[in-house]
Amino acid sequence: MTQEERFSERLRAAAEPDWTAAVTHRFTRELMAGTIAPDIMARYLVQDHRFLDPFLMLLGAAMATSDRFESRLRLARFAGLVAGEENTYFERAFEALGVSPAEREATPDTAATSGFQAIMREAAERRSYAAALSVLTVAEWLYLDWASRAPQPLPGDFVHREWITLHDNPGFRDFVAFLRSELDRVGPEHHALCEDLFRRAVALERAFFEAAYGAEAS
Ligand SMILES: Cc1ncc(CO)c(N)n1
Repeated sequence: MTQEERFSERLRAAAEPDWTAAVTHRFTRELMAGTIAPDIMARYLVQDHRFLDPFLMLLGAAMATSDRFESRLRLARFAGLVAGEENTYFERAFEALGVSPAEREATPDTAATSGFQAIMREAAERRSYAAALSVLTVAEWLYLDWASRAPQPLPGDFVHREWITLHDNPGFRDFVAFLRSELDRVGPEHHALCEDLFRRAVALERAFFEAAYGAEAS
């Protein structure tokens, strides 16, 4: 099988032009250049922290429905990272950006945040490994794709640098490779379900970056 024939690659290609628009979005370019306005970064992170809870739910659903012990172990190890290192990044970043708990609470969800939470719940509630993998693969592969485009040297501010290195490091690359190979293995039998969830998740990733610039009604 060539790279182009892989099921995951066919899903990615079917999700154009949203995929490329997301991975080359102004948000990722300004983040990687270290020039992003602090209020835009803060607005993004307030929303993205709300992504973690349903994301863990979705990882749990993938863990519960996987047909292999080896896969469950990998998903469980990754859940540990998200619940640990990634969650403390948010806490340190909010502190550095001067975002108070009161300000976070007073900020409503954007439509992109609600949409993402809903699709993660939807995929989790199907109790289908293929469904859970479709949304997980978008969330992790799309982030690896933009983060791996970062020019060297990385920005000096940890708020920018760590958001890049969390999504481009050897362990994360391996995890994305694992998700893709699992989706290639179990997805083709559920082609329509996977393609629908994958495309909608990619559109939401794009909308999520747009929302940081206020380009939507929230
Ligand atoms: C919206 C969104 N998608 C993907 C990731 C990567 O897990 C994230 N942190 N936020």
